[in-house]
Amino acid sequence: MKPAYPFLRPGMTVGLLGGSFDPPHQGHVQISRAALKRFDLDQLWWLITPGNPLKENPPASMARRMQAAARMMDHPRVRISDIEARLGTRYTAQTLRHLRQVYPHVRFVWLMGADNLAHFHRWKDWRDILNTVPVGVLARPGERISARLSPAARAFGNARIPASQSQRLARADAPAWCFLNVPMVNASSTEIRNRGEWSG
Ligand SMILES: Nc1ncnc2c1ncn2[C@@H]1O[C@H](COP(=O)(O)OP(=O)(O)OP(=O)(O)O)[C@@H](O)[C@H]1O
Ligand SMILES: O=C(O)c1ccc[n+]([C@@H]2O[C@H](COP(=O)([O-])O)[C@@H](O)[C@H]2O)c1
Repeated sequence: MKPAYPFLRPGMTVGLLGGSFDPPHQGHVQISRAALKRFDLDQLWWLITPGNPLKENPPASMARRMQAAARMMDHPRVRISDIEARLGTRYTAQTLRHLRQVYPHVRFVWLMGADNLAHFHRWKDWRDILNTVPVGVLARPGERISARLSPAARAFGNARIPASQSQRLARADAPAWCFLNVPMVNASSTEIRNRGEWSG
């Protein structure tokens, strides 16, 4: 499988929401809409991971998750991407290195829910990620406090941009991160799988 690189104008701001999307749900839709608006993004990509390196159980097939994502998120500025499977990258730091090489003049922003900030210090090269691209964090039910007190949030406390200035995140030099208290949606893939509404 070869990577297909969509055209991106130099200077564009592009949010990257990496995820298992196993399955995609309204929480993903809600944070994507909020991120587009509050971080002033030209585009947002859902990066469907071939498999989260920290999760033991393999997700449903790429094809199934890609199709479900395309059905769930139909928005002119959101692209559903399988580029990590095409590149053979699982680690975010590796994916970002690649994308920045291919698109040296695009302003990428890594996006994630608050639960991922809480565990961010377990990711490979997590300091490099924060030192390389701005990071936008979206509130998630039950995770706001643990995220704010997390090792990554503390280590990079000085690089935090207040939510009132979220519009400047994408054009800020790394390290820079911003925590947005968006209206929260209490949806999770685990819960949907446990209800038996999605089987791999
Ligand atoms: N309801 C939600 N509110 C805020 N962020 C969310 C929400 N659901 C998912 N996210 C974020 O979206 C990204 C992709 O999430 P993912 O596909 O793992 O969904 P999930 O519901 O967390 O799945 P699982 O329950 O299998 O861990 C992650 O950064 C995650 O933090
Ligand atoms: O690079 C890592 O070490 C790393 C560790 C855990 C998760 N990630 C990425 O974080 C994103 C969110 O994963 P998930 O399963 O919580 O949706 C997804 O793009 C994963 O590839 C990346």
